[in-house]
Formats: sequence, C-alpha cells, structure tokens
Amino acid sequence: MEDNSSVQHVILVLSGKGGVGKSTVSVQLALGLREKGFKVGLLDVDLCGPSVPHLLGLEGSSVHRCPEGWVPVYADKEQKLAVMSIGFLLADKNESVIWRGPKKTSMIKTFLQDVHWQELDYLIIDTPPGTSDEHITVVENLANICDGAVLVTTPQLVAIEDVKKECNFCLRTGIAILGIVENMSGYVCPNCKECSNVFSSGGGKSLAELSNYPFLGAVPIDPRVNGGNRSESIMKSMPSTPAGQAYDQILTRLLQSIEENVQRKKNGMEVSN
Ligand SMILES: Nc1ncnc2c1ncn2[C@@H]1O[C@H](COP(=O)(O)OP(=O)(O)OP(=O)(O)O)[C@@H](O)[C@H]1O
Ligand code: SF4
Repeated sequence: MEDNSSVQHVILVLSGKGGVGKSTVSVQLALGLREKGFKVGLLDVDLCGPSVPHLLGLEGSSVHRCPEGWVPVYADKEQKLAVMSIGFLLADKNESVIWRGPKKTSMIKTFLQDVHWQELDYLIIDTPPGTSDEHITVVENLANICDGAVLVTTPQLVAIEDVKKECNFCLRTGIAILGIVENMSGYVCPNCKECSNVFSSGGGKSLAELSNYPFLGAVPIDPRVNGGNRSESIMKSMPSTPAGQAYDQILTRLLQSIEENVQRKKNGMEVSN
C-alpha cells in the first residue's frame, strides 16, 4: 500500500468460477458503501477480464501519475469512490490475456503499492476467478491489513464446489471469510413477481451453514442489476425490488461481519475460519 495512503478496511471479493457475478458484487458493495457516506476504493485486479470500468460506465477513462503514485479514476464528482483497473491502462482490452504469470504479478504489486488512494474507509478488491498467482500476490502484499474475503457463488453444484476451494485457500492463507453471497439465485418475473429457481437455490446458504460462515444474502437474476444508472447502487435505484433488498441485507451483514472480526482481532482471538 502506498505510504501516504491510509486505508481502514480491505475486503477481497473472490469466486471459484468465472461469470458468477463477482465484479457485479464488488461494484454494488463499493457503490453501497459510498452511499452510506464512506470513502471507498475499488481495485480491479482481474487482469484477464477487467470489467469494473464497464460496470461503472467509466470506459475510456485514463489514469495518470503524480509524485505519490498512480491517481485513481473517481466515479463521482465528490471523489468518494476511487477506482483503479488494469482496464484503464490498456489500449486494447484483449492485451492482458496474453500476459504470463511474472508480468501479471508485477502489475498487481504495482497496483497494490503505488496507487495514491489517499484516505479510504474501505478498499474493495475484485480478484480474478479461482486461486491463481494473482491471489497469492494480493494475499502476500495485504495479509496484515486485509479484513477478509467475501465469497461469491451461484446456486449450481459446480459453483459451490469451486467456492469450497476458495474457502480452503482462505484457510491456508489466514484470510478470514467475511461471508458468502449467492448470486443469480432464482429469477423474479417482472410481471407477476413470482421467483423461479432456474438453477435450484439455497446452495450458498447451505454451504455457509455447513461451514459456519456468515451467509450474507441471495441476489436473484434481474436484468436491471447492470442496466440503468451505473453511478447508483441498485439498493438506491430499485430499493423495493428483491435484488435491491438483497443487497441492502448483504451490506448490513457484511459491516456486522467486519466489525465482529475487528473485535476478535482486538481480543487476540483467531479469525473466524
Ligand atoms: N444478479 C444478476 N442478475 C442478472 N445479471 C447478473 C447478475 N449478476 C451478474 N449478472 C451479469 O452476469 C454477467 C457476469 O457478471 P460479472 O462480470 O459480475 O461476473 P464475474 O464473476 O466477475 O465474471 P468474470 O469471472 O468474467 O470476471 C454480467 O453480464 C452481469 O451483468
Ligand atoms: S407467471 Fe410465468 S409467464 Fe406469467 S408473467 Fe410470471 S413468469 Fe411470466
């Protein structure tokens, strides 16, 4: 972390499998925390598929250097949501796909060490799917200041099995599991509001119960999740929908989980894993 920056809490967002909604969850957590009045940073270290610029409508923004390091892109006029993504540095968005391990890890180190975040209450880190070199670099560089990880899964068995691997990765690396989010958990019909469980449901919840990790919430499939106004969370833009309510609950439980972990650390107890 850049020396002049002061970051209170760091949250990793992990998923065992691609396409389960990890970047969407990262963006919604960042927007939601900002709307609660916090200063938030969002770091996209998914070098092979940086989707955060697109999800926030920031494509085409560029970052520049100041004497203290890289200056992030601000998603709002008030400068309460700072964003850094490899996507801002690539002329061609397919360029990163061909990078090999050492080049990727060195870029992540630069990101972690050289971004001039200034003061942040929360830094959310959107990681690539799986447990790769990138994750190990993140963990090695942040282990002492990371609060823990949010694991994102979908209800299908294969995604749940992958999340178990992420749980083991957290166990081995001493990262606390702040909670599990089940995304794409059913489809709410916009006409009749009936929820159909397209892929079955409750897998993330059962996994959380079995492993004794906090279950943060289940977000249904809703095409509006990444449509519409990209500068507001869906909690704010569609508060009475199942997806808006799910994110509200996820954020409340996440803040609780972070607080509990902070207390555990203060009391010198082991992290919740
Ligand atoms: N609850 C949801 N309802 C509807 N669409 C969703 C939902 N969550 C995510 N999506 C959509 O699913 C796609 C994948 O989401 P996202 O990019 O967040 O996944 P990811 O796990 O970060 O993927 P990758 O592994 O490629 O980084 C996107 O098009 C996103 O808009
Ligand atoms: S009941 Fe079925 S067909 Fe009718 S509006 Fe709802 S989802 Fe669509």
